Amino acid sequence: MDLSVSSSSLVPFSLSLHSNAPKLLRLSRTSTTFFRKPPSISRQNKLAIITAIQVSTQSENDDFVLEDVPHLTNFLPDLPSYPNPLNKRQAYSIVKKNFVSPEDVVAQNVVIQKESPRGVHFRRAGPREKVYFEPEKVRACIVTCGGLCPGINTVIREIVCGLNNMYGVQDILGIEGGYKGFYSKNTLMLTPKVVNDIHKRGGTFLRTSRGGHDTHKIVDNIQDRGINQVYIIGGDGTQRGASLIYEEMSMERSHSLIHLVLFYNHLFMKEVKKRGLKVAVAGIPKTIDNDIAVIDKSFGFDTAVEEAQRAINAAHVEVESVENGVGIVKLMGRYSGFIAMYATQASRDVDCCLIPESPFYLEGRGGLFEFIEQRLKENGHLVIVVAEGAGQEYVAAEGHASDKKDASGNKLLLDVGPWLSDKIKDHFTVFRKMAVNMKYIDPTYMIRAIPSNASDNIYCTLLAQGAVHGAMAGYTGFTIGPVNSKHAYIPIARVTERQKTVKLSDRMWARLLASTNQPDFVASEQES
Ligand SMILES: Nc1ncnc2c1ncn2[C@@H]1O[C@H](COP(=O)(O)OP(=O)(O)O)[C@@H](O)[C@H]1O
Ligand SMILES: O=P(O)(O)OC[C@H]1O[C@](O)(COP(=O)(O)O)[C@@H](O)[C@@H]1O
Ligand SMILES: [Mg+2]
Repeated sequence: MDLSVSSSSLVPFSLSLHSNAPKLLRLSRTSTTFFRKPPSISRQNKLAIITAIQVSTQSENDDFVLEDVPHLTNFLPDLPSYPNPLNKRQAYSIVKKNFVSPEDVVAQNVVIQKESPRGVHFRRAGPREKVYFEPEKVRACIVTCGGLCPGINTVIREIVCGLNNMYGVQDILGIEGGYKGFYSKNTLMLTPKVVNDIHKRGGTFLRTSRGGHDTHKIVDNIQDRGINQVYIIGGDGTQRGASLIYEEMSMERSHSLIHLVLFYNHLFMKEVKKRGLKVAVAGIPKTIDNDIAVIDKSFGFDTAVEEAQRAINAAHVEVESVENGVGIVKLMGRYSGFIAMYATQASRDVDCCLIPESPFYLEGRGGLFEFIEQRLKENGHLVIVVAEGAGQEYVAAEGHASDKKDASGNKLLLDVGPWLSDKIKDHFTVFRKMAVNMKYIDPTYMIRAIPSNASDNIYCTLLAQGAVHGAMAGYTGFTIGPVNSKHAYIPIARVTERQKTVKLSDRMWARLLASTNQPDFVASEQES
């Protein structure tokens, strides 16, 4: 590909500086060098070149991809910018490199082979030289949605303190009770003083809810209240909602919808224009299940794994002290068994870990019953950790099936814990004539209702500050999160397109199998 185009020939593209978002920029290895090198070309033209390359080379075998996030100037090209007030902050004045370069990107794959493509990259998070908001004109709001998770209060606190202390923003509203809170008249005024101590408490200071997302009503409300920065803390469902809010705010041509309207039996085509508002929408991913794609790990996860140790330890102490003790600890994890897997690995007292991703079976050769009997013979006791989403098909098959959903549309799970305890008890007493001492512990809500630990607190601070920097810099429709330990701005749609699950072919699951020595139910089933 020839990249020796003169910068002047690219001027017509310069208006599309931030256009076509979320955009996919594909650059070949030569173009990457070009991307970094010529200092004589202005930033605007450099980005114009990138846009030009995007237009001309998407179908080629390119190897550098920037999955960029939208910017307010995509649909408001004349938006003025201002020098970042952090320049004047004492704390930042001693930082060697105050601002993140617009060319800094974070690689999604850090382990690559010499000849392999460079792959997908995201924009690095952090403060930018120019901001698109004057602090005294910012009216921000924060909302928390979905289930609880340790650290939500720390994120709220650090958004408020970050906006206030770093940028001098004074007008920050707390929307209470999740998305529904947008329809209510009342909001909370959030100041550093109001949120000073909240990180020491579990839960969410702003309260939360499931269901009730109405994009139009929410955006109407944001518009009516004169809010221009929206910080949305929540899981995959919340981020989907955030994406719809962003789309309604923006005015991308690709987002204009043609609606078919049936009116007195005539079909009309109606183009629905989006609003083109100067409102930055920032998502902060929250989930105890750690099932959000792209990011390394969600906040509060480490705290939850640590808290799960207490339950596992209790189960172990109990079963160790009795004859034929069988401990079962049920942990959260709807579709992803990360908490169960990490809690098992951390504990070393767990004999078997059951997760939704790895089907298991009870009877026959290589089954769970055989394994339990063997461990009882060897050690006199055992501990099983079961993720709530595991074995759902078995519980359902026994006539407990239900299609019930929560208010957000998430399938309500059947309770695998008591089902598994009963099955084990029945099998050993009735069929094996062997009394087992069953100790069943369900700490599911306990592990997510606690305050975050020290490392999660730091993580929450980085997320909150990164979100504030991104919104102040005019980015919108993004989710912030660590990618290979570097915080990045990720297009919201990218984190909601699929749920992250435990990959059975990854080394982490193999490590677990190697440490518990539990049956690999798949292999055993095939052998028998
Ligand atoms: N596909 C979706 N589109 C719009 N809003 C959604 C969607 N899925 C969930 N939401 C909203 O996001 C909020 C939280 O979703 P939920 O699935 O309960 O939790 P989480 O965000 O933790 O996954 C709810 O208010 C729900 O209505
Ligand atoms: O009982 P609740 O509050 O609806 O939540 C239960 C569910 O919430 C979770 O903790 C996480 O769900 P979200 O991340 O979607 O909020 C699941 O592990 C669990 O199944
Ligand atoms: Mg969810």
